[in-house]
Amino acid sequence: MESARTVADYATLARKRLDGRVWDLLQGDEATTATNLEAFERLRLRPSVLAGVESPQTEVKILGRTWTAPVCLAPPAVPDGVHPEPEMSAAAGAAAVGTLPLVVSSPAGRTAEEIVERSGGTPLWLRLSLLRDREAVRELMGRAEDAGYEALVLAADDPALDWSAVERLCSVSPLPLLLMGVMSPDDAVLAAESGMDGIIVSNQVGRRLGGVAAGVEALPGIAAALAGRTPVLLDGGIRRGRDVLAALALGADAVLLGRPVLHGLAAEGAAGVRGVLSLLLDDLRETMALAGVGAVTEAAPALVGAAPAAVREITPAVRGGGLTRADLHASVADPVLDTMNFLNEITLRHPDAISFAPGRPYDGFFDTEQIFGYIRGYLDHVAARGATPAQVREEVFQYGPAAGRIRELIAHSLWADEQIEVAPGSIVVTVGCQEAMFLALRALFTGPSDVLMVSSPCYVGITGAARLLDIGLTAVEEHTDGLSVEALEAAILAERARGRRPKALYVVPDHSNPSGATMPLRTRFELLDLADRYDFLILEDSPYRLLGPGTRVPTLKSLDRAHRVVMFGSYSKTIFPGARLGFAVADQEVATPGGTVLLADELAKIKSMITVNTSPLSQAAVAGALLASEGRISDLNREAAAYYGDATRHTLHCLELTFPADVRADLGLSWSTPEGGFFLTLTVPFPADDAALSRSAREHQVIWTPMSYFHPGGGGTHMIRLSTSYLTHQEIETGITRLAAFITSELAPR
Ligand SMILES: Cc1cc2nc3c(=O)[nH]c(=O)nc-3n(C[C@H](O)[C@H](O)[C@H](O)COP(=O)(O)O)c2cc1C
Repeated sequence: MESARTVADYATLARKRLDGRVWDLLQGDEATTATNLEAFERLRLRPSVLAGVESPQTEVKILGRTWTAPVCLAPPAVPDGVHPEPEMSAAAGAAAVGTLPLVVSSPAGRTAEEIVERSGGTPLWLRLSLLRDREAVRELMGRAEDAGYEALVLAADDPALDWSAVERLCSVSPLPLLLMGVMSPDDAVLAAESGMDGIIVSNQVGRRLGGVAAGVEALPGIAAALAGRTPVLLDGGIRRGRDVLAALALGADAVLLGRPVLHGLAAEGAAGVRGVLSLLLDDLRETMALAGVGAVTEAAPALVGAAPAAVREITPAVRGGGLTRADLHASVADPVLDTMNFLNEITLRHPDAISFAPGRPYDGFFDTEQIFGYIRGYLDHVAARGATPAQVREEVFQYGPAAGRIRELIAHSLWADEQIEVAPGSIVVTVGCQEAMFLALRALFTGPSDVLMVSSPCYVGITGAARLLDIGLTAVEEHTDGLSVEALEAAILAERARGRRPKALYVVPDHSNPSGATMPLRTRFELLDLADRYDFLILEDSPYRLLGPGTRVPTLKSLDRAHRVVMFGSYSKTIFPGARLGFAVADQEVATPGGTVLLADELAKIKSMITVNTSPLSQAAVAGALLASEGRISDLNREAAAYYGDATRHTLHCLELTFPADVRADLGLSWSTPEGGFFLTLTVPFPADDAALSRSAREHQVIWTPMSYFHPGGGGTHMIRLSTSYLTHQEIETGITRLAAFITSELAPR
């Protein structure tokens, strides 16, 4: 038998031994693992010299129990074909090395009691899911205690449940409870406040979000926020002694080991697990001795240095400051801010792939000369209204009012296109619709009890903006025809019962991104009525509205008699995205000590401290386009809307030809048939996660967006979003052929 000299050698042995498909299952989600490994790779130790450390101490005491080393075996659900009795063999392997706990996952075919009987004295913890059935969980807890488990690990993998459920469990748990899957300092503090006895920092639990941070990146902030209140364990990416030591230095009390244990099991059963653990502990001791760390409890943050990537990329003139992620606002480590990066990376890595990912307008209708024509048209209009040459010049060369220069034209266009009657003074011109969202959220949300309701799936721009501002979200599931008012009402009542105040609802009523759904007229009336009854504002965002065919359902704003709707507008899809021009309509009255003002006035004040004013040059270009179409953007977009409709129909046609009804029924495949907009969604019979996307790009040269990115409360795991807007027929045909090959290969046994 080949012998392993490092932990990594066991991976090689396991790979040789296992069937390819089992190996793939065992490796699990490649993207998050790569993130963890890369994060450790970037860390550098700064050893102390001449520290006189001969035999470093690895013992730690956690939850009252002394462990031989700060290492615990993680609870992977072991794929069939790896080992017939994985828990027993892992426990035996661990026992041969010392006292190292094993977290037992809910195994198939073995009871929790059987595992204890045959665990050889290894301390066992039991992993639970946050099930809705409270009685079942309580019963399992009782059985775990009776059987001799020493602690329970609750995996934060059921996004539908909340902190009140956690609190209830803590109050009834007979054993110490640890929450696994924590990735933010706020959640760690909430967990401790809910009564958790320990935290496991991990990006490995539950659904895989694209661009998720590494556990070790989240660790320092979490450890600082908890300040020793509960033990903190780190999970994910531990492969070497120096990884363990770095994790301890950054605030962990111990680490969990997942895949290496599986590799040991697959390679040599219990002996393999023993081998993996002994090699890791030897390596830890050697690293400690070389780094001058006498005991694991002495590992301090100063031991870990800066990331080499940063050192390589940043010139000496700007290096320094010693910042870590923990010094920055927690949102920068939030996966939602990274979703676009992951897609961009994939796109750059596979330049020949056909991408159904970006929501880009079709380039074919743009003409460089248009820009000059638009600006000229606007300046002529200003001159025709009596401006002197100096005033005309000022229109584009100088700063302008915070609320914008072209509000009258926008107000006119809203009337011409949508019969929305608003005064120019209730409009704020913004840098894209994104700034309008940010201004409204900043103005309306005053404290931690205010919550923003969003539909799920939901556009990531709003969830990202809410995250930047520390605004809590409540996600309400969408149905085929959009948001359900009943579900929304239930969510409002639930939030109120928790002492929180639903302050506003963000909604994309027409050809929604990403679902493509359009809200029927009746629902719009019901929604306005609900907003009145429960006293919340509706944030209406409709960037795709004028790109749909046929008659349009009236906007919420045009039906808004009680000033419940703040409307966001965007010219990105209808005029051109390079202008970065959007606006907010906020005609709500705000009582102030000096008299009544409009919400728009307050938004403009906030804007003056963010972007000062929207580029006058961009405003001039968009104004020129509005003037050229006499305010009717729908006219301006007639050709584009037809093009997008045609692209959607062609995509549906290609899907239909490739997967006729009987074939797709057999496969468990289905898709939406949107009436307009840029997007359609496909439901597939396999997890459409980052790993699947990587395979699709690498092996089939086709890119799409995992729908899970758009589900703030979890979900969409088996759905993909296809954007068809900017592709030619030929590209759509090739793209769908490639997509079909990808789907077929995902379904084929490996
Ligand atoms: C094949 C496989 C299945 C897993 N299944 C689960 C699971 O069902 N529940 C869970 O909490 N963690 C699961 N995990 C995650 C592990 O518990 C652990 O968090 C992860 O393996 C640690 O990262 P590492 O492998 O880089 O050490 C699984 C991991 C793998 C590799």
